[in-house]
Amino acid sequence: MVSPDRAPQMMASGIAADLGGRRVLDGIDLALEAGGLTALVGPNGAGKSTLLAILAGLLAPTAGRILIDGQSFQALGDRARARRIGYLEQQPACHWPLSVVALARLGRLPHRGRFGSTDPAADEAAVTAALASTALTGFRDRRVDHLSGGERMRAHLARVLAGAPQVVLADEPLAGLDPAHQLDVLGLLRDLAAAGRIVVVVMHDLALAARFADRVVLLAEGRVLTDGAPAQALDDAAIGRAYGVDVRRVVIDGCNVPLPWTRRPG
Ligand SMILES: Nc1ncnc2c1ncn2[C@@H]1O[C@H](COP(=O)(O)OP(=O)(O)OP(=O)(O)O)[C@@H](O)[C@H]1O
Repeated sequence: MVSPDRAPQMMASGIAADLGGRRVLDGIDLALEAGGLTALVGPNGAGKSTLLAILAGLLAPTAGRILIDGQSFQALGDRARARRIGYLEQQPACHWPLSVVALARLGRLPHRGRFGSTDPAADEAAVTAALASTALTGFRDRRVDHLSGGERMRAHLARVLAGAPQVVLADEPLAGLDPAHQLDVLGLLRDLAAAGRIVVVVMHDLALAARFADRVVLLAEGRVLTDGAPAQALDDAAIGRAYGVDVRRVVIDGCNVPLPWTRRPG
């Protein structure tokens, strides 16, 4: 796995977002460091996707600012931002009958010069590596719109990885994946983080968050409720308050895994 030239840093401070006349995020402060996988969890409607889109520079916050390596998105410019930040949207769609390899090649667009590719061999090597790491080498020439939901998700992840971004922001990349591919994708994202990238993954499965994440940010009603190592951020009180459920716990290989067990009354 190729490491970025130097470890990126992202700082979000005082982030607020109003959508549809309602405040859906408020007072979000996050310092994101390379080297560990961050799981962004929280109930439906908590604001996870909104926050991820803001971190990606695709949605302007109502208040607050984001700095990447000390630079604002405006100072960085769209192309440099797209090279640095790979964003996998929730339920990604592909509206053209593209092949898997053609979709993955789109991930190289931010690296192109004004007159096309500046290094076609490097582009193809990055695309080939991205297809291999998402277990899609054998699917290269298949049409994306003919893939299963899980295969399609991996194809979009390959597009993101082909861009070799320093920051990977993935919104529910496990949706529709079978257990084996969930483990593969989380293992891959964790390796990317360990190789010196910032990796933030929106996910709903608290057991997988506890198992794979180095840090968990729990959002509830547009605010950060807890932020820390999985065992602290996902303690019984926090899970109860955020989701209204009680958990049971099992410890497996030293990992304390919360299992949502009963819904709290009311
Ligand atoms: N374009 C929009 N206009 C109005 N309200 C919006 C818009 N986008 C999101 N919202 C609202 O903002 C809140 C946060 O939405 P968001 O998609 O960020 O939540 P989420 O935590 O990702 O939820 P989920 O787990 O269901 O995907 C929700 O109440 C949602 O209805």
